[in-house]
Amino acid sequence: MAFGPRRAVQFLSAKWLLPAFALLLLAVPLLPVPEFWITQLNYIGLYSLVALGLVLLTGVAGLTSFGQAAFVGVGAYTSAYLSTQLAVSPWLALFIGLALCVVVALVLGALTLRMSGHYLPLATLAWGLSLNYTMANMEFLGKYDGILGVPALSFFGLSLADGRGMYWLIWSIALAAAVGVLRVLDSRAGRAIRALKSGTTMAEAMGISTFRYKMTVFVMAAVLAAISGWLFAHFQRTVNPSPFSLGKGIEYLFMAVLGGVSHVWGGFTGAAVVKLVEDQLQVLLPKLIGTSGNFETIVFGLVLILVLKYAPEGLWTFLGRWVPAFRRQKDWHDAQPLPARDKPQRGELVLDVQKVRKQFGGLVAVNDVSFTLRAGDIMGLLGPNGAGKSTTFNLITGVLGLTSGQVVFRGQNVAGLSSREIARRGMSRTFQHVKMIPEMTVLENVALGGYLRSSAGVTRAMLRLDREEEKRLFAEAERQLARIGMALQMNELAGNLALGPQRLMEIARALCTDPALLLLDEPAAGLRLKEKQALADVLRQLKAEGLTILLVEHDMDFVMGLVDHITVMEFGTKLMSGTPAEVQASPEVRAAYLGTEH
Ligand SMILES: Nc1ncnc2c1ncn2[C@@H]1O[C@H](COP(=O)(O)OP(=O)(O)OP(=O)(O)O)[C@@H](O)[C@H]1O
Repeated sequence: MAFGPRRAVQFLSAKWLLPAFALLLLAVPLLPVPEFWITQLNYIGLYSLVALGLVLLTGVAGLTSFGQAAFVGVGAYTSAYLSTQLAVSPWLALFIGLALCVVVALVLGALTLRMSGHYLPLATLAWGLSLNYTMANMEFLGKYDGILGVPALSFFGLSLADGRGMYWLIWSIALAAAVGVLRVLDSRAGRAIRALKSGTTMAEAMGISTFRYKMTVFVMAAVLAAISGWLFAHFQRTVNPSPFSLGKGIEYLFMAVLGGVSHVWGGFTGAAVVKLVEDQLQVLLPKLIGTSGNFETIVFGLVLILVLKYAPEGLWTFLGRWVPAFRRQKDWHDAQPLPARDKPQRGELVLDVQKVRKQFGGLVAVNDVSFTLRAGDIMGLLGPNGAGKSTTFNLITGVLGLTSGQVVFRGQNVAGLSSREIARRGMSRTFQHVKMIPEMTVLENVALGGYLRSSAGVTRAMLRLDREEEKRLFAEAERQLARIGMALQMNELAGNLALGPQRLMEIARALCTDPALLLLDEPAAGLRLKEKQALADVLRQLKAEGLTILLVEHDMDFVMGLVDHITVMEFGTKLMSGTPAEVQASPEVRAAYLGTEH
């Protein structure tokens, strides 16, 4: 292959590409680049910071916000007001602006982040509008005229009054922010954040407080926007409400989506494309049409439709092909094991389900069902479709609240506790419909199970003080994958696996929590015969290692050769409990299953 530009990029390993890119970018003002282009690049840097926040919030965590421009305004107005009216140093004003922005984000987040579906984006429209309206109507903020004469920044006596000075500051901050976000995404906290997009059930079952992480990304995105606002105020030297309007908030989201909302560099790409094309269109379109107006908005609307249709991952899809794929180095050979919990002794009562009941309105889905499970045993919860097995399972694991009854786990009543609290006590589960993060590797998905056995947060990740713990997590994830015979697939993307291996991966993730009780919800559903056999072998081996397992299944054949005890349910009630042989011999069970006469 010829040594073309693509080859040159591939030649730089992933490790060196970013420093090389950063150096190149920071060297631009040293070149004879016209001031116009420096200004353009400054705006791209400012917009990239906001778009980066949206990548984290919308692309990674799945929380759509139209209101980011308002946070840009909070950062801009705070510094503009404090530095012009109260002669506060712009650097001190930056921290005051950020503190204010964090408080506003915490209040708005507390009010809106529990909303689901389209309510959250609607709420962001509402607060985006009201914050902008507040800025535009405050006498002391200059109403619609805004604040003039905002001082230029200086850095250790060096004036940043010109475009080139601001360029270095803006791009140093933008690149540092990108590195920070990349580091967070490749960490324990990042995996928790990435889990938010596919709903809260799986993440909570791994012990992750999904609300806390929603709040974390919301505050991070708001802070990035506020930093952009602070830079904007001291770059433009004036602020007024229009750049912080709802329209601009929508434009920021547009940039992120156009560039690639799931990729850090997608945010930068979108900011660059929108800024550059917008300027060209503002000159070109009035000439073509013969009248002036915001026609570029129409063009952008059409472009967005085309991009969403042909490259739903955004323009980064095309650029990203040039960048060498990230490959995790296996550097955890000498990692210390993660902390382990005390396990129940064989034969000890692990689970005592006492008369659990669940009513959905008039329907009694689970009707006073009781059973027990001892350490080292496998129990199968069996029954035809609609018998109430999954509901019972969800009552035990805290996904659903009980109408009445008790669930005693290792001597403690866990009824009424959240699934996160129950996970902390040592119950771990898989799901009837596999819940995973398809764009993460198998190893990373399994490492999510080690969440409660580790502690590093966002700050430690940004400063890379979490690397030892990451090694311990990956060592444990690999160990659990090896335990179920999947170590060779650890670097594959989870979404590329067939259903059988995906179900096994979920078991490895549950094992990574170091459970005292493993609960499997229809693990054989949808599997082919060979995959079922492989799964049965894994479960037998886990039992031989002393693990206690509760299994929900409606596949009789799969369960019979595997379990020690069976509880059969029908129409929400317990039909019988017994050994596989007793259950097989029962005419009631056969009737329930095969529809034969009693
Ligand atoms: N959230 C809910 N709201 C109302 N009814 C529900 C809800 N969840 C389950 N049900 C009803 O409760 C009954 C038991 O359902 P459940 O899913 O527990 O059965 P199952 O034995 O697990 O069946 P399957 O093997 O098909 O999953 C069904 O009649 C179902 O329609």
